[in-house]
Amino acid sequence: MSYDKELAAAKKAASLAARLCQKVQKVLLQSDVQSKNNRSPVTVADYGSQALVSFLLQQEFPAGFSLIAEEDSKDLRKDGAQEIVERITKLVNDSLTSDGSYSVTLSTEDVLKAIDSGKSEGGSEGRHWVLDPIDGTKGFLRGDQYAVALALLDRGKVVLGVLACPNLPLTCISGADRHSPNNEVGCLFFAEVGGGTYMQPLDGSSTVQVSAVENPEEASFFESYEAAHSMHDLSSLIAQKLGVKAPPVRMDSQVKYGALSRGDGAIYIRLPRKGYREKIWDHAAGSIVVSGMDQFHSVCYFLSKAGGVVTDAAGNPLDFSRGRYLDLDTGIIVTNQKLMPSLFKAVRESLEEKALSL
Ligand SMILES: Nc1ncnc2c1ncn2[C@@H]1O[C@H](COP(=O)(O)O)[C@@H](OP(=O)(O)O)[C@H]1O
Ligand SMILES: [Mg+2]
Ligand SMILES: [Mg+2]
Ligand SMILES: [Mg+2]
Repeated sequence: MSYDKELAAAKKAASLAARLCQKVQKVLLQSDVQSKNNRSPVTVADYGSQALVSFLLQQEFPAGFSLIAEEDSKDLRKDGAQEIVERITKLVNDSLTSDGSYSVTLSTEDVLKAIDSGKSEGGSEGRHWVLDPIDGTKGFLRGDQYAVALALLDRGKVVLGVLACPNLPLTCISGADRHSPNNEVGCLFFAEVGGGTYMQPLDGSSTVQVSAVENPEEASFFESYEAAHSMHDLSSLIAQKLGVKAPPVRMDSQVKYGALSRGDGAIYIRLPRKGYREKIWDHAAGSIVVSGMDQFHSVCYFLSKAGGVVTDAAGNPLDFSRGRYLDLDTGIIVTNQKLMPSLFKAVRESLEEKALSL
């Protein structure tokens, strides 16, 4: 089955949302940032991006529309939030009209409703869109990496994914290429089941050159920038066992999956502390971008790679069919098929050693 129409809509929605985020990141106001009840940050750009993508997808695919997304409007409906809701509404309307193809004006209530469409519970039946309106909000606030991450589930499987990464350089960020004179940024990764992974410039203007990492064993590990999101000491033990010498590249969000899919690095390890439950929107788009990497395409280069693999720390594929959470064993490991056996062994050994030392 082809999902071309859905992919085209997803690319358009994620690109427009990324533009909205870029605009906010340039002139971030203190009042733009709020704290959720789990104490994590959320900004007008997270809300704006979610409203925009939700509205656009619903326009295109009204029948049986279902969206699983990170944010909701609860805090925005509280007393004193009117001003921030108006700011979000203006951002959404400006983004819609800037594109030229939409002449609608949303009310504040329309925007709140669009945000709340993201409450679906998902599951193994039917189709569900999965959205992280800004993945890596902390990176976004630091002026670093973040992504708008959008995927489609069909009967519990990820069938397409789009990662809009406004701050990722178009050229490879690993090894000798890291100081490339070309500092253009903004990448759009997309993948459809069975169709390979593609990357194009987010603004659609220039051409891209992708460089292949020759020795994946020497390529860096990717890790979360935020130390609390993964056990970095365990990752360094794993790296040691594999003989990896390069220091880890710490980066926020699913940009790590995108960068890995084009060969900027070969390994991404995410081992959160016990008790943390991963959400599907933090991995759905990234996982299909990586699994499609056996056929990686950019606008001017074609690279054939060892296929990408994403599993939990027990070696099981990620199961997106169980609702809003991923129930997995210990953590997530991402690499290519060639490296997977040795990486898996190093992960198991390191986890056992860690358990013994506790
Ligand atoms: N203690 C924790 N352990 C693991 N992941 C966490 C975490 N706290 C937050 N996160 C998730 O980590 C995501 C960012 O990923 P990364 O660690 O790769 O940068 C956050 O996404 P949001 O920024 O969308 O909230 C959030 O969902
Ligand atoms: Mg968040
Ligand atoms: Mg996220
Ligand atoms: Mg988010």
